[in-house]
Amino acid sequence: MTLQEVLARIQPVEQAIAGQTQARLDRLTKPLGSLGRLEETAVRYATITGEVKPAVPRGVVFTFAADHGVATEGVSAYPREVTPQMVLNFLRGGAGVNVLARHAGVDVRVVDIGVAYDFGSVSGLIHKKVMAGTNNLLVESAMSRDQAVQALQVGIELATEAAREGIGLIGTGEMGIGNTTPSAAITAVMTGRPVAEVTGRGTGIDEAGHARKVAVIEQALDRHRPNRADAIDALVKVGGLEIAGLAGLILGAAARRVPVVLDGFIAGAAALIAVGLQPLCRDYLIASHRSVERGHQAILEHLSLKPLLDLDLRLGEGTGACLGMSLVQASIKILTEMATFEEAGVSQRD
Ligand SMILES: Cc1cc2ncn([C@H]3O[C@H](COP(=O)(O)O)[C@@H](O)[C@H]3O)c2cc1C
Ligand SMILES: O=C(O)c1cccnc1
Repeated sequence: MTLQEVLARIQPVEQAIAGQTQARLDRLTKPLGSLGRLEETAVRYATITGEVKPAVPRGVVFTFAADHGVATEGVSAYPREVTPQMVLNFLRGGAGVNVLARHAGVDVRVVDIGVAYDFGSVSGLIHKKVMAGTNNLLVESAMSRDQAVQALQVGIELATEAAREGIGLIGTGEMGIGNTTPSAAITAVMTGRPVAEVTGRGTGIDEAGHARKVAVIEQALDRHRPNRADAIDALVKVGGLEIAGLAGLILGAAARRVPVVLDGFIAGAAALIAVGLQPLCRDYLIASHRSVERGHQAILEHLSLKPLLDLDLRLGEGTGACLGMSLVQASIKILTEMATFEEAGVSQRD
C-alpha cells in the first residue's frame, strides 16, 4: 500500500462497540468500574479492532535503528558507534527491550532503517536502510522528501505484513544516538511550544550540553522553518529515519485496525507526525508510559493520551511499550476470561 492509500484507508474507530464492551465488563464479578484503567484499555482495544470478545493478541515490538548527522554537534552523552553496537546487542537478546519483551511474551523485530554502519548480511536484522544516517539538520535538511516517504513506506509495509500474520498488537521501539534532538525539534514544530520547553537531557547530557542542544534546535528551526501543516516537511528538515519509520508503522497499523502501544519521547514524536498526516490514527494509539524526557508531557497533552505507567523510564528501545503491551493483554484477559455474576452465582449490588 502506498502512503496515500494508507491515509485514505484509515477509518474512525468503532465507538458504538464501547457501550457493549463496558456492559460486559459491568457484568463481571467485581464492583462496578473497579478495574479502572484496565477496563478503559479493554474498551479502547475493542473499539479499535471492532471485536467485542477479542482473542488475546500476539504482540510484536518493532525497534527501528538509525543514525543522526546532528550527533556531531555534541547533543548526546554517548558516541555514535553505540547505535550499531546496540543493534547487535538487540540481535543477541541482551538489551533492555529484549528482557522486557521476554517478560511480556512479545517478539522484538529489529529494523536497520538508516544506521551509518554496514551490517553485511547479519541474520535476524530486517535490512531496510534508506540512507546511512541523516544529514546534519543544523546545516542542511536531514533527508530528501523521497527518503522521508521511503522511510514511511518501510513502516507501513512492516505493519501491514504483521497484521497479515495475525499480530494483534504492535509496539514502537527505536535506537539512534542523537535522536532526542530531532524528536524535540518535531515536538516544537507540531505542538507550537518553545524549543526550551520540549528539549530534555536524552542519554544524560550536562547543563552546557543541554544549552547547546537547545541552541542547535532553535537555529535549525530558524534556518528551515518547517511547515507544521505538512508533517512530511518536518521529517525532511528536522526528522530522523527511525522516526519516519515509526510514523509509517503507526499509519500502517491503523489502516489494518491494529492497536499501537507507544513507547516514550521518540515514539511520541513519530505519533505527532502520523497524526499530522492522518488525525484519525490518534484513536489507534495507547500510551504505555510517561517518559522522564522533557517534552513528552507536551506530546501526551497534544494527543490527549493518558499514559498507563509512570516509572521514570528514559531508555527508549521499546522498553515501556513492552510493559504497556503486557497491560493491554491483561485487560483483554479480564474482558474475556473473568466470570460474570450470573456464571459464578455471586449476588449483585442492591
Ligand atoms: C547504551 C545505550 C542504549 C540505549 N538504548 C536506547 N537509547 C536511547 O538513547 C538515545 C537517545 O538519546 P540521545 O538523544 O541523548 O542520544 C537513543 O538511541 C534512544 O533509543 C540508548 C542509549 C545508550 C547510550
Ligand atoms: O523517552 C524516551 O523514549 C527516551 C528518553 C531518553 C532517551 N532515549 C529515549
